[in-house]
Amino acid sequence: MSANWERYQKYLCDCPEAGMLIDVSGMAFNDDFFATMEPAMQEAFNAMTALESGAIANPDENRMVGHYWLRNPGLAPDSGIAAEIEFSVRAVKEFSAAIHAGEIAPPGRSGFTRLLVIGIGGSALGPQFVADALGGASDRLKPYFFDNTDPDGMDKVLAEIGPALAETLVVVISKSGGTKETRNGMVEAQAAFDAAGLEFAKYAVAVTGAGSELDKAAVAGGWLARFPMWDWVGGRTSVTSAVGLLPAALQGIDIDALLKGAQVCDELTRRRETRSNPAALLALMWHYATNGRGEKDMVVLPYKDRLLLFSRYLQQLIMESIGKELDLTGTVVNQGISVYGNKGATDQHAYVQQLREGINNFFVTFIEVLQDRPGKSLEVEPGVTSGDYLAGFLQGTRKALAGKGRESLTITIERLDAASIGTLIALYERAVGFYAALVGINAYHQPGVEAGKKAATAVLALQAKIMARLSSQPGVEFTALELAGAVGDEGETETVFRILLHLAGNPDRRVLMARGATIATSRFKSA
Ligand SMILES: O=P(O)(O)OC[C@H]1O[C@](O)(CO)[C@@H](O)[C@@H]1O
Repeated sequence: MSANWERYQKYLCDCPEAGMLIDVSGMAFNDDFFATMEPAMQEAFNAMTALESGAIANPDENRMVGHYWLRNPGLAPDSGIAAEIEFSVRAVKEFSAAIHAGEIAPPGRSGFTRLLVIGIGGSALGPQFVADALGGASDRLKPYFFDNTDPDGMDKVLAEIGPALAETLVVVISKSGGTKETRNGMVEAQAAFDAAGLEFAKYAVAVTGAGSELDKAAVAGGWLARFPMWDWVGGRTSVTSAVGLLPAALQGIDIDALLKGAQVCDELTRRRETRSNPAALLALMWHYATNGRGEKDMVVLPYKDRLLLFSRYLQQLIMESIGKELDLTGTVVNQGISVYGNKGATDQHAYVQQLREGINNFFVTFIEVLQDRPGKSLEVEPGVTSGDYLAGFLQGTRKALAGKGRESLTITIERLDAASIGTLIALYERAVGFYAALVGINAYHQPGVEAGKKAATAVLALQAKIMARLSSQPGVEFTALELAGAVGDEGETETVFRILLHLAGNPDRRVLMARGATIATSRFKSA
Protein backbone atom coordinates (compact mmCIF):
# COMPACT_ATOMS: atom_id res chain seq x y z
CA MET A 1 0.00 0.00 0.00
CA SER A 2 1.44 3.41 -0.91
CA ALA A 3 2.60 5.60 1.92
CA ASN A 4 0.45 8.46 0.57
CA TRP A 5 -2.70 6.34 0.60
CA GLU A 6 -1.90 5.17 4.12
CA ARG A 7 -1.27 8.73 5.32
CA TYR A 8 -4.36 9.96 3.46
CA GLN A 9 -6.58 7.45 5.26
CA LYS A 10 -4.86 7.95 8.63
CA TYR A 11 -5.50 11.65 8.79
CA LEU A 12 -8.71 11.94 6.75
CA CYS A 13 -11.57 13.70 8.57
CA ASP A 14 -14.79 12.33 7.13
CA CYS A 15 -17.94 14.35 7.92
CA PRO A 16 -20.81 12.61 6.11
CA GLU A 17 -23.36 14.74 8.06
CA ALA A 18 -22.07 17.74 6.12
CA GLY A 19 -21.03 15.92 2.92
CA MET A 20 -17.48 17.06 3.62
CA LEU A 21 -13.97 15.58 3.80
CA ILE A 22 -10.90 17.29 5.21
CA ASP A 23 -7.61 15.87 3.91
CA VAL A 24 -4.50 17.14 5.69
CA SER A 25 -2.15 14.41 4.45
CA GLY A 26 -0.49 16.92 2.11
CA MET A 27 0.86 18.83 5.12
CA ALA A 28 4.19 17.43 6.26
CA PHE A 29 3.59 17.36 10.00
CA ASN A 30 5.08 14.38 11.74
CA ASP A 31 3.15 11.76 13.62
CA ASP A 32 3.56 13.24 17.10
CA PHE A 33 2.27 16.65 16.01
CA PHE A 34 -1.28 16.03 17.21
CA ALA A 35 -0.16 14.63 20.55
CA THR A 36 2.09 17.65 21.06
CA MET A 37 -0.72 20.10 20.29
CA GLU A 38 -3.50 18.25 22.13
CA PRO A 39 -3.29 20.12 25.48
CA ALA A 40 -3.45 23.47 23.67
CA MET A 41 -6.29 22.20 21.50
CA GLN A 42 -8.27 21.10 24.55
CA GLU A 43 -7.73 24.57 26.00
CA ALA A 44 -9.08 26.00 22.76
CA PHE A 45 -12.16 23.77 23.07
CA ASN A 46 -12.69 25.07 26.62
CA ALA A 47 -12.40 28.67 25.45
CA MET A 48 -14.91 27.99 22.68
CA THR A 49 -17.38 26.37 25.07
CA ALA A 50 -17.12 29.43 27.33
CA LEU A 51 -17.62 31.70 24.31
CA GLU A 52 -20.75 29.83 23.20
CA SER A 53 -22.21 30.08 26.68
CA GLY A 54 -21.91 33.86 26.69
CA ALA A 55 -18.48 34.61 28.15
CA ILE A 56 -16.91 37.97 27.29
CA ALA A 57 -14.77 36.48 24.51
CA ASN A 58 -14.04 39.94 23.09
CA PRO A 59 -12.43 41.51 26.18
CA ASP A 60 -11.09 44.60 24.42
CA GLU A 61 -14.67 45.66 23.57
CA ASN A 62 -16.17 43.91 26.60
CA ARG A 63 -18.52 41.96 24.35
CA MET A 64 -19.90 38.46 24.03
CA VAL A 65 -19.39 36.70 20.69
CA GLY A 66 -22.62 35.21 19.47
CA HIS A 67 -22.48 34.25 15.80
CA TYR A 68 -23.03 30.53 16.65
CA TRP A 69 -26.34 31.49 18.32
CA LEU A 70 -27.55 32.89 14.98
CA ARG A 71 -28.11 29.37 13.70
CA ASN A 72 -28.98 27.84 17.04
CA PRO A 73 -30.79 30.49 19.14
CA GLY A 74 -31.37 27.98 21.91
CA LEU A 75 -27.64 28.24 22.67
CA ALA A 76 -27.87 31.93 23.49
CA PRO A 77 -27.12 32.79 27.15
CA ASP A 78 -30.58 34.30 27.65
CA SER A 79 -34.02 33.82 26.20
CA GLY A 80 -34.22 37.48 25.21
CA ILE A 81 -31.36 37.10 22.75
CA ALA A 82 -32.81 33.84 21.45
CA ALA A 83 -36.16 35.55 20.86
CA GLU A 84 -34.50 38.45 19.01
CA ILE A 85 -32.67 36.06 16.69
CA GLU A 86 -35.82 34.03 15.97
CA PHE A 87 -37.79 37.24 15.40
CA SER A 88 -35.13 38.52 13.01
CA VAL A 89 -35.10 35.35 10.90
CA ARG A 90 -38.91 35.32 10.81
CA ALA A 91 -38.98 38.99 9.83
CA VAL A 92 -36.46 38.38 7.03
CA LYS A 93 -38.58 35.55 5.66
CA GLU A 94 -41.91 37.40 5.93
CA PHE A 95 -40.50 40.56 4.37
CA SER A 96 -38.86 38.64 1.49
CA ALA A 97 -42.05 36.68 0.87
CA ALA A 98 -44.07 39.90 0.76
CA ILE A 99 -41.56 41.39 -1.70
CA HIS A 100 -41.62 38.26 -3.90
CA ALA A 101 -45.43 38.23 -3.85
CA GLY A 102 -45.58 41.88 -4.80
CA GLU A 103 -47.42 42.70 -1.57
CA ILE A 104 -44.65 45.19 -0.96
CA ALA A 105 -43.96 46.76 -4.34
CA PRO A 106 -42.44 49.94 -5.70
CA PRO A 107 -44.87 52.74 -6.54
CA GLY A 108 -46.47 52.15 -9.93
CA ARG A 109 -44.83 48.78 -10.46
CA SER A 110 -45.96 45.23 -9.80
CA GLY A 111 -42.86 44.31 -7.90
CA PHE A 112 -39.17 44.69 -7.18
CA THR A 113 -36.83 42.95 -9.64
CA ARG A 114 -33.45 44.30 -8.54
CA LEU A 115 -31.60 44.50 -5.23
CA LEU A 116 -28.94 47.10 -4.47
CA VAL A 117 -26.97 46.18 -1.35
CA ILE A 118 -24.91 49.01 0.12
CA GLY A 119 -22.30 48.01 2.69
CA ILE A 120 -18.58 47.42 3.18
CA GLY A 121 -16.35 44.88 4.90
CA GLY A 122 -18.42 42.35 6.80
CA SER A 123 -21.53 44.17 5.62
CA ALA A 124 -20.70 43.31 2.01
CA LEU A 125 -18.15 40.50 1.66
CA GLY A 126 -20.39 37.76 3.09
CA PRO A 127 -23.47 38.88 1.14
CA GLN A 128 -21.39 39.17 -2.06
CA PHE A 129 -19.88 35.70 -1.57
CA VAL A 130 -23.28 34.09 -0.95
CA ALA A 131 -24.94 35.98 -3.83
CA ASP A 132 -22.22 34.95 -6.29
CA ALA A 133 -21.93 31.36 -5.05
CA LEU A 134 -25.66 30.60 -5.08
CA GLY A 135 -27.17 33.12 -7.48
CA GLY A 136 -28.00 32.91 -11.14
CA ALA A 137 -30.72 33.18 -13.76
CA SER A 138 -33.42 32.12 -11.28
CA ASP A 139 -32.73 35.01 -8.88
CA ARG A 140 -35.96 36.52 -7.60
CA LEU A 141 -34.21 39.91 -7.31
CA LYS A 142 -30.96 40.43 -9.20
CA PRO A 143 -28.32 41.66 -6.76
CA TYR A 144 -25.97 44.61 -7.20
CA PHE A 145 -23.53 46.02 -4.69
CA PHE A 146 -22.06 49.34 -3.62
CA ASP A 147 -19.11 48.17 -1.47
CA ASN A 148 -16.93 51.24 -1.64
CA THR A 149 -17.00 55.05 -1.89
CA ASP A 150 -15.79 55.13 -5.50
CA PRO A 151 -18.07 57.48 -7.49
CA ASP A 152 -17.23 55.83 -10.78
CA GLY A 153 -17.83 52.40 -9.28
CA MET A 154 -21.28 53.45 -8.14
CA ASP A 155 -22.03 55.07 -11.51
CA LYS A 156 -21.08 51.80 -13.20
CA VAL A 157 -23.52 49.85 -11.02
CA LEU A 158 -26.30 52.41 -11.52
CA ALA A 159 -25.74 52.29 -15.27
CA GLU A 160 -26.05 48.48 -15.18
CA ILE A 161 -29.32 48.83 -13.27
CA GLY A 162 -30.48 51.57 -15.65
CA PRO A 163 -34.24 52.24 -15.85
CA ALA A 164 -34.85 49.25 -13.59
CA LEU A 165 -33.95 51.57 -10.73
CA ALA A 166 -37.71 52.01 -10.40
CA GLU A 167 -37.88 48.32 -9.46
CA THR A 168 -34.80 48.28 -7.24
CA LEU A 169 -34.95 47.56 -3.54
CA VAL A 170 -32.06 49.15 -1.66
CA VAL A 171 -30.70 47.40 1.43
CA VAL A 172 -28.26 49.57 3.38
CA ILE A 173 -26.19 47.46 5.77
CA SER A 174 -23.94 48.77 8.52
CA LYS A 175 -23.52 47.28 11.98
CA SER A 176 -22.24 50.56 13.42
CA GLY A 177 -24.51 52.58 11.16
CA GLY A 178 -21.79 55.19 10.84
CA THR A 179 -19.37 53.85 8.24
CA LYS A 180 -18.61 56.68 5.82
CA GLU A 181 -18.29 54.61 2.68
CA THR A 182 -21.72 53.10 3.28
CA ARG A 183 -23.23 56.47 4.12
CA ASN A 184 -21.76 57.88 0.90
CA GLY A 185 -23.24 54.97 -1.04
CA MET A 186 -26.61 55.65 0.53
CA VAL A 187 -26.42 59.36 -0.34
CA GLU A 188 -25.39 58.56 -3.93
CA ALA A 189 -28.25 56.06 -4.24
CA GLN A 190 -30.71 58.59 -2.80
CA ALA A 191 -29.49 61.14 -5.38
CA ALA A 192 -29.99 58.65 -8.18
CA PHE A 193 -33.53 57.90 -7.00
CA ASP A 194 -34.27 61.62 -6.62
CA ALA A 195 -32.92 62.27 -10.12
CA ALA A 196 -35.26 59.58 -11.43
CA GLY A 197 -38.19 61.16 -9.59
CA LEU A 198 -38.42 58.21 -7.22
CA GLU A 199 -39.04 58.60 -3.48
CA PHE A 200 -36.06 56.77 -1.97
CA ALA A 201 -37.80 55.82 1.29
CA LYS A 202 -40.27 53.66 -0.65
CA TYR A 203 -37.35 51.54 -1.88
CA ALA A 204 -35.10 51.49 1.17
CA VAL A 205 -34.40 49.01 3.96
CA ALA A 206 -31.80 49.17 6.72
CA VAL A 207 -29.86 46.47 8.55
CA THR A 208 -28.06 48.04 11.49
CA GLY A 209 -27.66 48.31 15.25
CA ALA A 210 -30.63 49.78 17.12
CA GLY A 211 -30.33 53.56 17.52
CA SER A 212 -27.42 53.90 15.10
CA GLU A 213 -27.12 56.86 12.72
CA LEU A 214 -28.41 54.66 9.92
CA ASP A 215 -31.25 53.38 12.09
CA LYS A 216 -32.26 56.95 12.91
CA ALA A 217 -32.16 57.89 9.22
CA ALA A 218 -34.39 54.93 8.37
CA VAL A 219 -36.88 55.86 11.09
CA ALA A 220 -36.88 59.54 10.18
CA GLY A 221 -37.20 58.74 6.49
CA GLY A 222 -39.99 56.23 6.98
CA TRP A 223 -38.10 53.50 5.14
CA LEU A 224 -39.85 50.23 4.20
CA ALA A 225 -38.23 48.14 6.95
CA ARG A 226 -35.37 47.87 9.46
CA PHE A 227 -33.60 44.70 10.55
CA PRO A 228 -31.42 44.31 13.64
CA MET A 229 -27.72 43.81 14.05
CA TRP A 230 -26.23 43.31 17.47
CA ASP A 231 -22.95 44.26 19.10
CA TRP A 232 -22.34 40.60 20.02
CA VAL A 233 -22.07 39.75 16.31
CA GLY A 234 -18.87 40.82 14.55
CA GLY A 235 -19.17 42.25 11.07
CA ARG A 236 -16.97 39.53 9.62
CA THR A 237 -19.08 36.82 11.31
CA SER A 238 -22.45 38.39 10.52
CA VAL A 239 -23.36 36.59 7.29
CA THR A 240 -25.82 34.29 9.11
CA SER A 241 -27.56 37.31 10.66
CA ALA A 242 -29.91 39.62 8.72
CA VAL A 243 -26.74 41.09 7.17
CA GLY A 244 -26.41 38.00 4.98
CA LEU A 245 -29.83 36.40 5.32
CA LEU A 246 -31.89 39.36 4.08
CA PRO A 247 -30.05 39.91 0.76
CA ALA A 248 -29.91 36.13 0.26
CA ALA A 249 -33.62 35.61 0.93
CA LEU A 250 -34.54 38.51 -1.36
CA GLN A 251 -32.40 36.98 -4.09
CA GLY A 252 -34.38 33.75 -3.64
CA ILE A 253 -31.70 31.70 -1.83
CA ASP A 254 -32.85 29.02 0.65
CA ILE A 255 -31.72 30.62 3.91
CA ASP A 256 -33.09 27.74 5.99
CA ALA A 257 -30.73 25.39 4.17
CA LEU A 258 -27.85 27.83 4.64
CA LEU A 259 -28.54 28.12 8.37
CA LYS A 260 -28.93 24.34 8.61
CA GLY A 261 -25.62 23.74 6.85
CA ALA A 262 -23.94 26.09 9.31
CA GLN A 263 -25.69 24.48 12.27
CA VAL A 264 -24.64 20.96 11.22
CA CYS A 265 -21.07 22.15 10.89
CA ASP A 266 -21.24 23.87 14.29
CA GLU A 267 -22.18 20.48 15.78
CA LEU A 268 -19.22 18.79 14.09
CA THR A 269 -16.85 21.48 15.28
CA ARG A 270 -17.98 21.13 18.90
CA ARG A 271 -16.42 17.64 18.95
CA ARG A 272 -13.56 17.36 21.43
CA GLU A 273 -11.88 14.50 19.53
CA THR A 274 -9.42 16.72 17.72
CA ARG A 275 -8.86 14.49 14.69
CA SER A 276 -12.59 14.25 13.94
CA ASN A 277 -13.20 17.98 14.39
CA PRO A 278 -12.78 19.60 10.95
CA ALA A 279 -12.25 23.12 12.30
CA ALA A 280 -9.71 21.93 14.87
CA LEU A 281 -7.85 20.20 12.04
CA LEU A 282 -7.77 23.40 10.00
CA ALA A 283 -6.62 25.52 12.94
CA LEU A 284 -3.88 23.03 13.77
CA MET A 285 -2.71 22.90 10.15
CA TRP A 286 -2.54 26.71 10.09
CA HIS A 287 -0.53 26.58 13.33
CA TYR A 288 1.77 23.88 11.95
CA ALA A 289 2.28 25.62 8.57
CA THR A 290 2.89 29.07 10.00
CA ASN A 291 4.62 28.01 13.25
CA GLY A 292 1.79 29.81 14.96
CA ARG A 293 3.32 33.07 13.77
CA GLY A 294 1.98 33.57 10.24
CA GLU A 295 5.28 32.58 8.66
CA LYS A 296 3.51 31.15 5.63
CA ASP A 297 0.66 32.55 3.52
CA MET A 298 -2.63 30.73 3.02
CA VAL A 299 -3.41 30.27 -0.66
CA VAL A 300 -7.10 29.47 -1.05
CA LEU A 301 -7.75 27.62 -4.32
CA PRO A 302 -11.31 26.52 -4.86
CA TYR A 303 -11.72 24.58 -8.12
CA LYS A 304 -15.18 26.05 -8.61
CA ASP A 305 -16.11 29.30 -10.32
CA ARG A 306 -18.93 29.87 -7.82
CA LEU A 307 -16.38 29.98 -4.99
CA LEU A 308 -14.35 32.81 -6.57
CA LEU A 309 -15.30 35.28 -3.84
CA PHE A 310 -14.60 32.84 -1.00
CA SER A 311 -10.97 33.95 -0.62
CA ARG A 312 -12.03 37.59 -0.52
CA TYR A 313 -14.53 36.75 2.20
CA LEU A 314 -11.83 34.76 4.05
CA GLN A 315 -9.33 37.60 3.75
CA GLN A 316 -11.48 39.65 6.12
CA LEU A 317 -12.58 36.74 8.31
CA ILE A 318 -9.01 35.48 8.83
CA MET A 319 -6.82 38.58 8.50
CA GLU A 320 -9.05 41.00 10.44
CA SER A 321 -9.41 38.32 13.15
CA ILE A 322 -5.84 37.01 13.39
CA GLY A 323 -3.87 40.10 12.34
CA LYS A 324 -3.32 41.47 15.84
CA GLU A 325 -0.41 43.46 17.29
CA LEU A 326 -0.98 42.35 20.86
CA ASP A 327 -1.92 39.01 22.36
CA LEU A 328 -4.30 38.63 25.29
CA THR A 329 -1.45 39.30 27.75
CA GLY A 330 -0.65 42.59 26.03
CA THR A 331 2.57 41.27 24.54
CA VAL A 332 3.49 42.53 21.06
CA VAL A 333 3.14 39.54 18.73
CA ASN A 334 2.18 41.02 15.32
CA GLN A 335 0.15 37.92 14.49
CA GLY A 336 -1.61 37.21 11.26
CA ILE A 337 -1.94 34.87 8.28
CA SER A 338 -2.00 36.38 4.78
CA VAL A 339 -4.75 34.96 2.58
CA TYR A 340 -4.94 35.13 -1.18
CA GLY A 341 -6.16 33.13 -4.14
CA ASN A 342 -8.99 33.15 -6.64
CA LYS A 343 -9.98 29.88 -8.29
CA GLY A 344 -8.64 26.79 -9.98
CA ALA A 345 -7.79 25.81 -12.64
CA THR A 346 -7.61 29.50 -13.67
CA ASP A 347 -4.92 30.45 -11.14
CA GLN A 348 -2.70 27.69 -12.51
CA HIS A 349 -2.24 29.97 -15.49
CA ALA A 350 -1.41 32.92 -13.27
CA TYR A 351 0.85 32.34 -10.24
CA VAL A 352 1.18 28.57 -9.78
CA GLN A 353 4.54 28.95 -11.52
CA GLN A 354 5.80 30.65 -8.38
CA LEU A 355 4.04 28.21 -6.06
CA ARG A 356 5.83 25.31 -7.72
CA GLU A 357 9.26 26.83 -8.28
CA GLY A 358 9.46 30.08 -6.36
CA ILE A 359 9.61 31.06 -2.71
CA ASN A 360 8.11 28.41 -0.49
CA ASN A 361 6.31 30.79 1.86
CA PHE A 362 2.80 29.38 1.60
CA PHE A 363 0.51 26.43 2.00
CA VAL A 364 -2.44 25.76 -0.28
CA THR A 365 -6.03 25.03 0.66
CA PHE A 366 -7.67 23.28 -2.27
CA ILE A 367 -11.45 23.27 -2.23
CA GLU A 368 -12.98 20.51 -4.30
CA VAL A 369 -16.66 20.20 -5.21
CA LEU A 370 -17.46 16.70 -6.40
CA GLN A 371 -20.61 17.50 -8.34
CA ASP A 372 -19.58 19.31 -11.53
CA ARG A 373 -23.03 20.60 -12.48
CA PRO A 374 -26.64 19.82 -11.60
CA GLY A 375 -27.30 18.24 -15.02
CA LYS A 376 -25.50 15.93 -17.47
CA SER A 377 -22.03 16.80 -18.81
CA LEU A 378 -21.04 16.43 -22.43
CA GLU A 379 -17.76 14.80 -23.39
CA VAL A 380 -15.09 17.20 -24.62
CA GLU A 381 -13.14 14.17 -25.78
CA PRO A 382 -14.10 10.49 -25.65
CA GLY A 383 -14.94 9.61 -22.02
CA VAL A 384 -13.76 12.93 -20.64
CA THR A 385 -15.79 15.95 -19.54
CA SER A 386 -14.65 19.47 -18.73
CA GLY A 387 -15.40 18.63 -15.09
CA ASP A 388 -12.96 15.71 -15.30
CA TYR A 389 -10.36 18.17 -16.44
CA LEU A 390 -11.13 20.46 -13.51
CA ALA A 391 -10.79 17.58 -11.04
CA GLY A 392 -7.69 16.37 -12.85
CA PHE A 393 -6.09 19.79 -12.67
CA LEU A 394 -6.74 19.96 -8.93
CA GLN A 395 -5.13 16.58 -8.32
CA GLY A 396 -2.36 17.40 -10.80
CA THR A 397 -1.53 20.70 -9.14
CA ARG A 398 -1.62 19.10 -5.70
CA LYS A 399 0.83 16.41 -6.89
CA ALA A 400 3.03 18.94 -8.71
CA LEU A 401 3.34 21.04 -5.57
CA ALA A 402 3.96 18.00 -3.37
CA GLY A 403 6.67 16.97 -5.83
CA LYS A 404 8.52 20.14 -4.84
CA GLY A 405 7.80 19.81 -1.13
CA ARG A 406 5.02 22.38 -1.25
CA GLU A 407 2.29 21.66 1.30
CA SER A 408 -1.47 21.62 0.85
CA LEU A 409 -4.68 20.50 2.45
CA THR A 410 -7.92 19.74 0.66
CA ILE A 411 -11.52 20.40 1.63
CA THR A 412 -13.94 18.28 -0.40
CA ILE A 413 -17.68 18.94 -0.47
CA GLU A 414 -20.21 16.80 -2.34
CA ARG A 415 -22.04 19.63 -4.06
CA LEU A 416 -22.35 23.38 -3.97
CA ASP A 417 -25.66 24.50 -2.51
CA ALA A 418 -27.00 26.69 0.29
CA ALA A 419 -26.26 24.04 2.90
CA SER A 420 -22.64 23.53 1.83
CA ILE A 421 -22.07 27.28 1.70
CA GLY A 422 -23.40 27.49 5.25
CA THR A 423 -21.05 24.66 6.19
CA LEU A 424 -17.98 26.33 4.66
CA ILE A 425 -18.76 29.62 6.41
CA ALA A 426 -19.25 27.93 9.79
CA LEU A 427 -16.12 25.80 9.30
CA TYR A 428 -13.89 28.83 8.85
CA GLU A 429 -15.59 30.91 11.54
CA ARG A 430 -14.82 28.15 14.03
CA ALA A 431 -11.30 27.48 12.72
CA VAL A 432 -10.47 31.17 13.18
CA GLY A 433 -11.76 31.02 16.75
CA PHE A 434 -9.70 27.92 17.51
CA TYR A 435 -6.55 29.35 15.90
CA ALA A 436 -6.94 32.57 17.89
CA ALA A 437 -7.16 30.53 21.09
CA LEU A 438 -4.07 28.52 20.10
CA VAL A 439 -2.01 31.71 19.67
CA GLY A 440 -3.65 33.59 22.56
CA ILE A 441 -5.19 36.58 20.81
CA ASN A 442 -8.60 38.31 20.72
CA ALA A 443 -10.06 37.42 17.29
CA TYR A 444 -13.15 39.56 17.66
CA HIS A 445 -12.04 43.18 17.62
CA GLN A 446 -10.28 45.22 14.92
CA PRO A 447 -8.43 48.12 16.55
CA GLY A 448 -6.08 48.48 13.61
CA VAL A 449 -8.74 49.76 11.24
CA GLU A 450 -9.33 52.99 13.11
CA ALA A 451 -6.02 54.74 12.44
CA GLY A 452 -6.59 54.95 8.69
CA LYS A 453 -10.14 56.21 9.19
CA LYS A 454 -8.98 58.87 11.66
CA ALA A 455 -6.22 59.96 9.30
CA ALA A 456 -8.73 60.17 6.43
CA THR A 457 -10.94 62.42 8.54
CA ALA A 458 -7.92 64.69 9.15
CA VAL A 459 -7.18 64.78 5.42
CA LEU A 460 -10.76 65.87 4.69
CA ALA A 461 -10.56 68.53 7.40
CA LEU A 462 -7.36 69.84 5.79
CA GLN A 463 -9.09 69.79 2.40
CA ALA A 464 -11.88 71.95 3.78
CA LYS A 465 -9.31 74.46 5.07
CA ILE A 466 -7.45 74.72 1.77
CA MET A 467 -10.68 74.89 -0.24
CA ALA A 468 -11.82 77.73 1.99
CA ARG A 469 -8.50 79.47 1.50
CA LEU A 470 -8.53 79.09 -2.29
CA SER A 471 -12.12 80.27 -2.67
CA SER A 472 -11.51 83.21 -0.32
CA GLN A 473 -8.90 84.42 -2.84
CA PRO A 474 -10.35 83.56 -6.27
CA GLY A 475 -7.74 83.63 -9.03
CA VAL A 476 -4.80 83.71 -6.59
CA GLU A 477 -2.35 80.88 -7.29
CA PHE A 478 -0.59 78.86 -4.60
CA THR A 479 1.95 76.09 -4.64
CA ALA A 480 1.19 73.28 -2.24
CA LEU A 481 3.92 74.53 0.07
CA GLU A 482 2.49 78.06 0.09
CA LEU A 483 -1.05 76.83 0.67
CA ALA A 484 0.02 74.49 3.46
CA GLY A 485 1.77 77.43 5.05
CA ALA A 486 -1.23 79.65 4.48
CA VAL A 487 -3.50 77.25 6.40
CA GLY A 488 -0.89 76.82 9.11
CA ASP A 489 -0.04 73.24 8.26
CA GLU A 490 3.32 73.36 6.50
CA GLY A 491 4.14 69.95 7.90
CA GLU A 492 1.34 68.56 5.75
CA THR A 493 2.62 69.93 2.43
CA GLU A 494 2.66 66.49 0.84
CA THR A 495 -0.90 65.85 1.94
CA VAL A 496 -1.94 69.28 0.66
CA PHE A 497 -0.28 68.54 -2.68
CA ARG A 498 -2.07 65.21 -3.00
CA ILE A 499 -5.39 66.83 -2.11
CA LEU A 500 -4.83 69.53 -4.74
CA LEU A 501 -3.87 66.97 -7.38
CA HIS A 502 -7.09 65.08 -6.72
CA LEU A 503 -9.23 68.21 -6.74
CA ALA A 504 -7.62 69.47 -9.94
CA GLY A 505 -8.24 66.06 -11.49
CA ASN A 506 -12.00 66.64 -11.15
CA PRO A 507 -13.16 69.74 -13.08
CA ASP A 508 -16.42 69.98 -11.10
CA ARG A 509 -14.30 70.73 -8.00
CA ARG A 510 -13.26 74.04 -9.55
CA VAL A 511 -9.55 73.88 -8.68
CA LEU A 512 -7.20 74.74 -11.55
CA MET A 513 -3.62 73.55 -11.76
CA ALA A 514 -0.74 75.10 -13.67
CA ARG A 515 2.22 72.78 -13.92
CA GLY A 516 5.48 74.15 -12.54
CA ALA A 517 9.03 73.29 -13.52
CA THR A 518 8.42 70.12 -11.50
CA ILE A 519 4.97 68.80 -10.73
CA ALA A 520 5.61 69.49 -7.03
CA THR A 521 5.95 73.23 -7.77
CA SER A 522 2.67 73.40 -9.71
CA ARG A 523 0.39 76.31 -8.87
CA PHE A 524 -3.24 75.90 -7.90
CA LYS A 525 -6.12 78.35 -7.79
CA SER A 526 -9.87 78.20 -7.51
CA ALA A 527 -11.67 78.54 -10.84
O1 LIG B 1 -20.92 47.19 9.27
P1 LIG B 1 -20.17 48.44 9.54
O2 LIG B 1 -20.28 48.94 10.94
O3 LIG B 1 -20.51 49.50 8.52
O4 LIG B 1 -18.61 48.10 9.37
C1 LIG B 1 -18.09 47.65 8.17
C2 LIG B 1 -16.76 47.02 8.36
O5 LIG B 1 -15.82 47.99 8.84
C3 LIG B 1 -14.95 47.37 9.79
O6 LIG B 1 -15.28 47.83 11.04
C4 LIG B 1 -13.52 47.68 9.44
O7 LIG B 1 -13.33 48.99 9.24
C5 LIG B 1 -15.22 45.88 9.68
O8 LIG B 1 -14.89 45.18 10.81
C6 LIG B 1 -16.69 45.89 9.36
O9 LIG B 1 -17.11 44.68 8.85
